[in-house]
Amino acid sequence: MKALEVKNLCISFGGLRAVQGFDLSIEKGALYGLIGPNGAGKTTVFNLLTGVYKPDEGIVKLEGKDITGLKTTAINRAGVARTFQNIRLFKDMSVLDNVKAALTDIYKYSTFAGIFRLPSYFKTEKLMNEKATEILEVFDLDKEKNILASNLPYGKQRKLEIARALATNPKLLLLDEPAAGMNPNETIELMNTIRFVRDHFDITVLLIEHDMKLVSGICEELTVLNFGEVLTKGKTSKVLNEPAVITAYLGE
Ligand SMILES: Nc1ncnc2c1ncn2[C@@H]1O[C@H](COP(=O)(O)OP(=O)(O)OP(=O)(O)O)[C@@H](O)[C@H]1O
Repeated sequence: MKALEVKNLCISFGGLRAVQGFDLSIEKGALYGLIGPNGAGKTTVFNLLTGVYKPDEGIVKLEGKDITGLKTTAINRAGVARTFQNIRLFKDMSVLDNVKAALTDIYKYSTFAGIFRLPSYFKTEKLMNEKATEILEVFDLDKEKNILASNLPYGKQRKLEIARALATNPKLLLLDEPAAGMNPNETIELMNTIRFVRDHFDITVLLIEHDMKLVSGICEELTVLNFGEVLTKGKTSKVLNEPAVITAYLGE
């Protein structure tokens, strides 16, 4: 079954054709990479897939369901979660509360129950704490759950972003440059985390990345974007050896 099917996605900003005729087909459970030089349109594709931008043309289907042009919240509810190129955590909240914030759509209590601290409030809070802690354990962040997110080292903040995205129970996880700013050891740990997440959460991962060690280490297939259009796609080892890809990266 296809996790994601995208046909002829297009968007222009003024005269700039940022993404043109973009097709993508990803099998359920795949670990798939979207690569390309700076400004190629990769983040714009993520913004189109998550409803930040509405496409001028094209169709996006998640496990066969048309989600084209829906609002970001509706797309998230349908099963798409993402992380950002620049970390966007609630820095003044604890590690635990960052994950709990993502759970509020799933675990609900009424405002009335919240204000008057009714039993349903305590029951829901307990469930949320348990679920958030369980997710943090996967990322080995449970021991730091009560510290402020901003006090985590950089690599762990990135992991927390992924944990928070996973809390919404996605079918498809989009990671925008997850290894950006990481040292080599943190990158290796991240690669293991991404593999673990894919294997244990029954999800599909699509990631944008410039770090070729990470790309060749974990992505099974790739699509290469260049100037808003697909340059090539296929198995990672084949794609990375194509002369057109090497040329696009070297800017010759
Ligand atoms: N909202 C916008 N308005 C105008 N131009 C935009 C907008 N969003 C993106 N662009 C332009 O679209 C092009 C593609 O940008 P995008 O950020 O998608 O590239 P990218 O491949 O993610 O690059 P990088 O690897 O540097 O992050 C760029 O020329 C960018 O300036």
